[in-house]
Amino acid sequence: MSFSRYLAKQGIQITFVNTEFNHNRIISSLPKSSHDDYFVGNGINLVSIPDGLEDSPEERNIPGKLSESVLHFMPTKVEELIERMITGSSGGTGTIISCVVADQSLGWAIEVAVKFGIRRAAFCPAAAASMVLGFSIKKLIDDGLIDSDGTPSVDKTIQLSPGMPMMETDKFVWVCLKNKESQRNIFQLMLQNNESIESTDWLLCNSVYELETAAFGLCPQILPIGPVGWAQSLEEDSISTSLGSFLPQDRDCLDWLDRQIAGSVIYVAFGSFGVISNAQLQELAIGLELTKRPVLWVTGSGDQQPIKVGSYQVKVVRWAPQREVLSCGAIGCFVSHCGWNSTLEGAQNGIPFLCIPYFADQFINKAYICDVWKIGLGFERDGQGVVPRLEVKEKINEIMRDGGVYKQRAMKIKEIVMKSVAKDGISYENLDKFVSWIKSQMN
Ligand SMILES: O=c1ccn([C@@H]2O[C@H](COP(=O)(O)OP(=O)(O)O[C@H]3O[C@H](CO)[C@@H](O)[C@H](O)[C@H]3O)[C@@H](O)[C@H]2O)c(=O)[nH]1
Repeated sequence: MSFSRYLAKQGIQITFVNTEFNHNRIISSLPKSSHDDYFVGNGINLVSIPDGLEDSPEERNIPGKLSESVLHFMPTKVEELIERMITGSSGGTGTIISCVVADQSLGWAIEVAVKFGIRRAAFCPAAAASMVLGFSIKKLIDDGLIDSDGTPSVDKTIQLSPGMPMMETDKFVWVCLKNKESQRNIFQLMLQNNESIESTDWLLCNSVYELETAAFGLCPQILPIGPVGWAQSLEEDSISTSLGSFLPQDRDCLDWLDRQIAGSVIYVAFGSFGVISNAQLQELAIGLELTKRPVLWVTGSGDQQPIKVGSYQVKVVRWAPQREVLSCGAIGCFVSHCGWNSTLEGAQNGIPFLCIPYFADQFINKAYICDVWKIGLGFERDGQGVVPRLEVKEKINEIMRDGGVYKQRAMKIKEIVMKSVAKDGISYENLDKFVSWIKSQMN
C-alpha cells in the first residue's frame, strides 16, 4: 500500500486489488469520514474479490490453506475484474491498464496479465535474499541439500554466496510451516512463481542495494527501490499513513513517547500476526520489568495483553503508528519478530534490535540484523523454545548500554539507507526509472 501511495503521488491512477477479508479489515480500521471519496480523490481505488475461504474463516489460520484457496479461486476473479475494467462494463468508459504490479509470490496474477497482453511488474515486500533463496531451489536440489519436495536432506547452515546471511536448512521458508502438505504446496508454488516472474518487465524489491550487496550481486535482475514510502509516511496526513493497517492506529503513544528521555524506551512489536505464546509473553514481560526501563508494547491482532507483573512504566497499545514511533528520539531498541518491514523501518531510523523470529523469512532477516549488519542480538531459547526472563534482561541491557557499539553501527546503517533514497541514490534512481516507464506506457 505504501508503494501504491507513492505511485499515486506521482500522478499514476491505482486500482488496488485486495481479498475481501483484508479489504474489510483495512476499511474498518480507517476513520469513518475517510471512506470512498478520500481514496478516489487521492488516486487509489480500493477493490476487493473473495479468496474462496469466506464460508470457513477458521481455515484461514491453517498454514497453507489460504495460499491454496487463493491459487484456485482468485485467478478467474482477477480475470473477470480486468475484463470489466477494460470493457467498462461496470460503468464508465473502458480503462487502459498500463501495468499489473503483483506481489512476487502471486505468479498467477502475472500470468493473468500475460493473457490480456498487459505489461507487468513483480514486487517483493521481503528481502532480496528471500527471493534469491527461492531462485536457488534448483541448485539446492542439485547440491543434495533438499529433495524434490523441498525437505532438507541434512540439517545444515548454508550461505548462498559470501556476504549473504547464513541460512539453516530446517528454517527454509517452506520448511518452517512444520506441515508436510503445506510445505509441498508452498514449495511447488515457489517453483511456479519463479517461472511466472521470468515474464515480468520489472522485478522490484523493497530493499536497499548496500544492505544486500551479495544478494543483488547473485540476481542483478532484482532492482532495489526501498524503503518504499520512507519519507512520505512522515509527511502525509494520518489517514494516508494508516491506510493498509488492519487495526486503527493509537496515536496517543506519540505524546507518551515525547515525554520520555531520549533513547530510553524499549519498543516491542511483532507485526501483523499474533505469534507469541503466552509462556513467552510472561517471560518477556518479567524480563522487561527487570530492566526498569520504559516500554511501548504493541499487542496487535492477537489481542494478547502483556502480563502485568509490577509497576514499571509500560504503555500498551493495540496498534501503533510504527514508522513514526521508530523515528522518535525516545526509542532505544526494538524487540521484534524481524518481519522485513519492521527490519527496514528500524534500520532506516538507526535503531538497534533484539530479535525473536518465528517463521518464514524472519530467520534470514535476523541473520542480517545480527550477523551481517551487526546492529542487534538474538536471544537464546530454553528447551521449550521460550526466551527466559534473565536472557531478556541481559540482552536488552547489553544493547542499550550508553554509546554502545550497536547504536553506533545502527546509525551507520541509517546513513546508508538515507543515501539510497536520496536523489542519485540507487533506490531513488530505480523508482524514478520505474515511474517514468509507467508514464511512458500511459501515453
Ligand atoms: O503497531 C504496529 C505494528 C506494526 N506496524 C506496521 O506493520 C508492518 C509489519 O510488517 P512486518 O514487520 O514485515 O511484519 P509482518 O506483518 O509479520 O510481515 C509479514 O510480511 C513480511 C514481508 O513480506 C515478512 O517479512 C514477515 O515475515 C511476514 O510475517 C510494518 O510496516 C509496521 O510499521 C504498525 O504500523 N503498527
